[in-house]
Amino acid sequence: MGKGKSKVVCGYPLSIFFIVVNEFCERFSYYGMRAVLVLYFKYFLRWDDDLATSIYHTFVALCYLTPILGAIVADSWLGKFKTIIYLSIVYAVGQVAMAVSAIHDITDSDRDGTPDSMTFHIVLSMVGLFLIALGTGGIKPCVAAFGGDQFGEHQDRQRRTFFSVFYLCINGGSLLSTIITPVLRAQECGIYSKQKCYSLAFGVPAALMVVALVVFIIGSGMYYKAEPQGNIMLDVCKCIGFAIKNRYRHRSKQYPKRQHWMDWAEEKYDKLLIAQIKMVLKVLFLYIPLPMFWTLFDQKGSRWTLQATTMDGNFGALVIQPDQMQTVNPILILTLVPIMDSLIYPLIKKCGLNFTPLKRMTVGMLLAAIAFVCAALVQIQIDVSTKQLLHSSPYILSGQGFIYFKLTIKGKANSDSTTVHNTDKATFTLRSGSQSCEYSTNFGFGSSYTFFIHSTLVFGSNCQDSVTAVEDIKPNSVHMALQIPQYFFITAGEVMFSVTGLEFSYSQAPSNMKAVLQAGWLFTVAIGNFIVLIVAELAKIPKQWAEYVLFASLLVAVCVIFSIMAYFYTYIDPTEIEAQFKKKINEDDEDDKSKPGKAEVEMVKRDSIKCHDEYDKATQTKM
Ligand SMILES: CC(C)C[C@H](NC(=O)[C@@H](N)Cc1ccccc1)C(=O)O
Repeated sequence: MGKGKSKVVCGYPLSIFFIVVNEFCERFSYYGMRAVLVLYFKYFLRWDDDLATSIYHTFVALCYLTPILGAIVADSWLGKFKTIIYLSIVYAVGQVAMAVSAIHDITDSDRDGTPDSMTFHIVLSMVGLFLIALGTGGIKPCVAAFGGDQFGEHQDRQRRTFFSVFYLCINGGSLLSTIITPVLRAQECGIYSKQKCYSLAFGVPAALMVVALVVFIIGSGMYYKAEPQGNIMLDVCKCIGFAIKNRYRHRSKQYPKRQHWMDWAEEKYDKLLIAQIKMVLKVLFLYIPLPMFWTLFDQKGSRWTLQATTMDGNFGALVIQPDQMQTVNPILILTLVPIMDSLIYPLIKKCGLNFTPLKRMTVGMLLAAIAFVCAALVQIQIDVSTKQLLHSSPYILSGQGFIYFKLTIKGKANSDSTTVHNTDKATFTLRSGSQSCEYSTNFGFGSSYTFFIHSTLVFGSNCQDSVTAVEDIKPNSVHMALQIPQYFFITAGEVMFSVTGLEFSYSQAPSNMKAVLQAGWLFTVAIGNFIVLIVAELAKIPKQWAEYVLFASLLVAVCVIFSIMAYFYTYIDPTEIEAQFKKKINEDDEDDKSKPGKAEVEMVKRDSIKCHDEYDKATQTKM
């Protein structure tokens, strides 16, 4: 039985249907907007590459910092349900602001197709992005935890499946949107003049966010809504502060040691709260090495995409652009999650192996390290096949009777650029006044040519014979398909690490701090992103393959540390511990009534010993 008023379908509360659909639409909205964001900065706001990249990364990092805010509001004030509703409204407003900011006609009074007041568009889009970061980050820890809340105490298996399906929805939504929004952006639209349609590319994600909100509200009557339990974060901070102060006051040897430093808060704070803080601190401590995984994981969007630009994306009938390679990740997620859940994990269990969550996460980290070794091997191949400069143009200038022009073919996914996009055959029109002739030739990814046009060219005739193409830079010869193994390993790692971590963060959190621990989990993603920026700035390793190997080695080292920490971690059942504490506190209350005048110090000591016993009983399983 689920916990809410929801009907149960095949053992699952019906309410979770609304939650997973909400997640699907929200992730569509988020990833769809993100997919075209850098191009919007570059081609609409006319920022340079560096500014566009920095603002983009700052936005992504902010999206993973705001979960803390959302979790605090949810767990201590509004509850998860209301927090999701209010922040979804903020989020949808942000998306609408982005869509409006991309309508060039608003400030295009001279109707020349370019906005006249860029400040208006910049300010509106920055406000929009801030609201989106607040919304998407704020609701992120709440939606996952709210979904988990819908399951009863004895529905561990169903809850685990829910987290897998939840992850599938994230990737289903993001896959669709990363395919659709670039297509929408490439359309031309406008009232006075036709321009690339960023407003539509942002407008559709905005509409999907409204759909997400409506779907979530429709399920309203079915949800189990846990009540927020006061300002829990403030209580936690005060309790930790008191424990530290009290420990310092009693540092002399005459005071007997206590089992845990948090026990020094017992004089003033509820033992249940102390036990809950211990649970959270144990998990947060375990999170310390985790950002390194995200450091590697998030380089899919940067380093690996740049690597793809030096590769050949010609897949026969299909020409894949470098940034489109990223869609391999959600495609593999959609395949691997069901395979893992229904085949691999049950098989491992059948073999008698206890593949605990922390073991899965450790293996996930190792797989990510292997992915980076694969990336290094591909990089070495690319370097070996490095394009040679066959001719340099100033040298050619000495030729007589020719004019020349240089053309570079890049494997880029944007059609705003004047670069010719990876085409098998391109046709150029040579014009002089009203006369013209056409020249066609074949190109490869990443190649560069100098075309020599003979001064004796006669228009009207076939100019094919009057143009000579000289290959300056050879086309990319290493195929993009070689990136598939690294995508496979990083995604298999993601399934083991991220899907498991999401569920682990929920199951190990005390009832009043579920969203807070989800936010802690997402915080590791934010730190991971900052590490990418720092390492990229500081390390400055000249060879890209060596940087990949460095990252892989760092992750292996961190993985060893994590496995040691995980070995000493004891799994807990927060619900059971909380129930035992509540029961014991009730018994003590009864005792106190029947035995008045007992020395308080003695009572605290005895309670403390009893509490530890309860806590120890409930924390038996290791890694
Ligand atoms: C990082 C987040 C904690 C996890 C999750 N992301 C994913 O599931 C990615 N596989 C999605 C993706 C889609 C397209 C391109 C790259 C990544 C999330 O967004 O919640």
